Amino acid sequence: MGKGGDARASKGSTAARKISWQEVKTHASPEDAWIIHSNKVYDVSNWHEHPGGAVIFTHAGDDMTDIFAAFHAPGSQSLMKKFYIGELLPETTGKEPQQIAFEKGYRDLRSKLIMMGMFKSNKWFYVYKCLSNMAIWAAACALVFYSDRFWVHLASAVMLGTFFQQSGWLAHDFLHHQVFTKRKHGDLGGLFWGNLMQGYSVQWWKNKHNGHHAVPNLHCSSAVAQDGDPDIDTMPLLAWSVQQAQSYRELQADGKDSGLVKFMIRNQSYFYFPILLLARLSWLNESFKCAFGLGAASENAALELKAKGLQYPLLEKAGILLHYAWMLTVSSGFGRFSFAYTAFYFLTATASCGFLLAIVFGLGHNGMATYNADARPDFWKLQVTTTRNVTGGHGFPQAFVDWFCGGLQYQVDHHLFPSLPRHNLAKTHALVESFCKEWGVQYHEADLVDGTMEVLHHLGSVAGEFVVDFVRDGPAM
Ligand code: HEM
Repeated sequence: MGKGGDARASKGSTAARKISWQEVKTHASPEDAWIIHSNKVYDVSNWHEHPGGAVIFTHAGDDMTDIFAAFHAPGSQSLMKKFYIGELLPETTGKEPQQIAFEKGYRDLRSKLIMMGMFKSNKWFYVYKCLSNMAIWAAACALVFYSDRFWVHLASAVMLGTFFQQSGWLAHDFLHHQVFTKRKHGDLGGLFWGNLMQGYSVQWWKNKHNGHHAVPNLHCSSAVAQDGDPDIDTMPLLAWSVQQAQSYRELQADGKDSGLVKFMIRNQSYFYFPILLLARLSWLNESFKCAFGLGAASENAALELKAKGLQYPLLEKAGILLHYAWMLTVSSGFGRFSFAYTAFYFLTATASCGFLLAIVFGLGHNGMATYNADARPDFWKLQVTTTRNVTGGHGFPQAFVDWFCGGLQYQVDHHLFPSLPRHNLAKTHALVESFCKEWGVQYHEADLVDGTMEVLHHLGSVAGEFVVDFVRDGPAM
């Protein structure tokens, strides 16, 4: 629990303590965490019981006003009182009047969207999305059940991979609380589409995904810190910046890159697609470990699990076990297939899903700006400049892109307003884009092909810089 208790004890007896921005910045670790909301300072040191988990510490020593608004249900603010320790001296932030007006502008835009009813979901939209996705599942199962042809089974496995991808977007909607205002209902939707249908763990996903939302494309403040974007933490397989490769090197006992790291990163643009095919295997593994207490994907997640345990221990485990039960029933052709054929079907569905999900994740952020912790811009610029929207083009109609990307074609708008239902993102997009234009913030979009080429070029250019970096250290492979 934070040291806010001391301030609470003195409440009413003394005037509020005045705190400078510089002082807040010195309290920037989970053990010593001060955060600012609307010019008030809160001490949340060691508050591992935070219902949203360890993500709170990504804003230790910083202003959380906008990320708080993005994540929380109305009413959560009342819990902040007990952590209150004083008032920020606004003049110590060094913000120009232009920056203050900009921040007010995007907060007003949020209020405008609330007034327009943009945060209200259309339940029929989600009924349609859920039923149409279950129809893909039923069709994939029926193809295996009624046919003995290899090509039909192959088509079924790819359909199942597509079903997993679409289930991913639905779990994402429910767990960002786009569908229901009641948090528990959203979580139950997430457990259905995440654990039961996809074999993922809600808690694993929340820890990783909310962390990503809080600080997209932000490097950790040091090689050992856990306060950066977990989605760009892909070493030793892929480096999204040279700094990331350098941090990984610092963590090695001999302080050097291994032959494997040199080989992988030098050739990373060629490995990108094969790695996407394997992505789902890694997510299944991390989810299983998280749900069954066999380990965590990061130290940060481990600490969170130790402090809070699983939020839904039984449902998480039951969901994953039932997932493997139905998935193996289908993969084995309802008991007709050999072991090798079963493995082939399972791996084809798994690889298709990995590819279809991860290609959209890559489009969302990879190759966009990355920031060092000490140069983190304000909430709006961080979210917009690290993110790419996806449009129709190169023969892919917008309607296909809308379905394929499951709302994440409006990744920029989604990052600014994660709990805004996906069916309202198109309208929001127009307002966000014109706000960015008005304030000179770069807003980027590309189609599926151009965006993927941008990702590959970026990987290639980081590989080039990395080679220059490691030749100083020894001969290249
Ligand atoms: C003193 C500061 C904070 C307090 C008192 C607080 C309180 C809460 C409460 C009561 C909830 C559960 C209800 C809800 O979902 O709205 C919650 C959830 C959450 N919080 Fe916080 N929070 C604080 C700061 C933060 C910060 C700085 C972040 C992000 C950087 C954050 C991220 C989250 C997330 C992602 C959830 C939702 C988790 C889920 O959907 O299950 N919180 N917080």
